[in-house]
Amino acid sequence: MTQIRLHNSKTRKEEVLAPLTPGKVSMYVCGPTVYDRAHIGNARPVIVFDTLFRLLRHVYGAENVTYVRNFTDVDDKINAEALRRQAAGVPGTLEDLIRGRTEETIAWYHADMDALGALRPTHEPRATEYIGPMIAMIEELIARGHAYAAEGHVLFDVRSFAGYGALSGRSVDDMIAGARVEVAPYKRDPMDFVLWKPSDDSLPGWQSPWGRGRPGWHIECSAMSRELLGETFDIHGGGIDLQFPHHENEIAQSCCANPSGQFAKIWMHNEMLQVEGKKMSKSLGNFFTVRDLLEQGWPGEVIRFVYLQTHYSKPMDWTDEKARQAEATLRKWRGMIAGAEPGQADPSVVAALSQDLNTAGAIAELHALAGKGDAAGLLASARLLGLLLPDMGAWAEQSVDLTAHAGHLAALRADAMVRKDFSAVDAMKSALMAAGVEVRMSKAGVELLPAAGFDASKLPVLE
Ligand SMILES: Nc1ncnc2c1ncn2[C@@H]1O[C@H](COP(=O)(O)OP(=O)(O)OP(=O)(O)O)[C@@H](O)[C@H]1O
Ligand SMILES: [Zn+2]
Repeated sequence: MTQIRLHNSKTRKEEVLAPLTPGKVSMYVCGPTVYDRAHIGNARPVIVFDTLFRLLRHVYGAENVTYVRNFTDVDDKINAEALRRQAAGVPGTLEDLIRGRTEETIAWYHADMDALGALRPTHEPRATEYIGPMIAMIEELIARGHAYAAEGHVLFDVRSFAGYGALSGRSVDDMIAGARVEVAPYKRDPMDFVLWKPSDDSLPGWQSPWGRGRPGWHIECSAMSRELLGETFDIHGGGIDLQFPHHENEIAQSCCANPSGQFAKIWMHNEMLQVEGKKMSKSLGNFFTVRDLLEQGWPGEVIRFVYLQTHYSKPMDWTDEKARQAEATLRKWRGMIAGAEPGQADPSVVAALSQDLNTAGAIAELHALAGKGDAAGLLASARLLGLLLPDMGAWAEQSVDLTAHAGHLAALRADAMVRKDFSAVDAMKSALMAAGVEVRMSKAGVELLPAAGFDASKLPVLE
């Protein structure tokens, strides 16, 4: 069987994936808090772990891989959004508004991630459906002396877990110095974090041994992963921004509640999608959404290709230039594979992906297969990366023979130079650009390239 090597951010070493249950792999990835459209940074873990999911299914068989990605549908950001809408006069109870907003956001998320060629995970648990297991886990933590109740809250006692900080490689004291920890009268130590908090009547809440309240964010992942994957599972993923405190807290909760389990064996963190050197994030306001890109006319598989060109452990940025090149490559490949049946995924592509998900290396191998004219190999191998999928090629099927238009524009230009009147050239250029054509005019000639949003039906009609 193909050996898969992954960089484990917990041990800081590359390790051979050796599944807990031979022949079966389990993976948990922290999913979105559903209060707004996903921005293109949020799409990065989706594409990275979808590609790993595809590789695992290829190596172990689709039925032997369990991939869980949660929806955080109880969160103060969601409550704030619902309260804002209520204040703006949107009718309905707060509960209706919250439910409506999370349902709507989950539907958007599915549509946007489907458009990027991401498979739906095996399970997509919603936090609100696992409140019982969360309460049970909190009770276990209290019983084992790792948590305490105070003023309607339950807090995790960070000093009770010696392993705290191991994932991010920091000591508790360094963390206190560096982090914005919330000091509160009910905390024994400023680092202690919330497992449960009280809800007043205006907020969603569930009955619990500590009164009506709602869970903290971190306990959600610990409880849902245990319910669906057990006390120990193979891979845990998420963005590097979650490493501290979220993942550190997940480890503390899970290891203390399940002393005989190991929680996640391999931790994988994707680096950030950046804008001018800063993390794209909602709080910084420097974001645009996946839907924005799709509406600008970038096909989902072009977006996916751009992401896969950068290794998941490196920061990346989005540029239109990268997208244009990706589009040209995919258009060429789509032309090449027309009518071909997929053969076998090429061993060189499987090997690249098996080496810590080297997607850039895998793409280089795809270029090599295209160079050799191996359409069947290219098709099967590209599909392993979620590219050239059968239902994602409609954008490339439009006729792109622009020779007649290029010839016409060249003739108009020749005429304009004689007459010293370029208005007809400019009008033609504008019409082409409105159809999504990139116009390049130089002394050497006229070059027309289909670009983002290309729509053959909008091309100007030639007399
Ligand atoms: N700029 C980014 N690049 C890559 N991954 C990101 C980026 N921003 C968030 N993520 C990842 O997206 C996933 C969903 O995160 P979450 O829903 O918590 O985001 P958010 O808090 O709404 O976004 P933000 O961080 O912009 O406030 C997480 O795995 C997180 O690590
Ligand atoms: Zn999580």
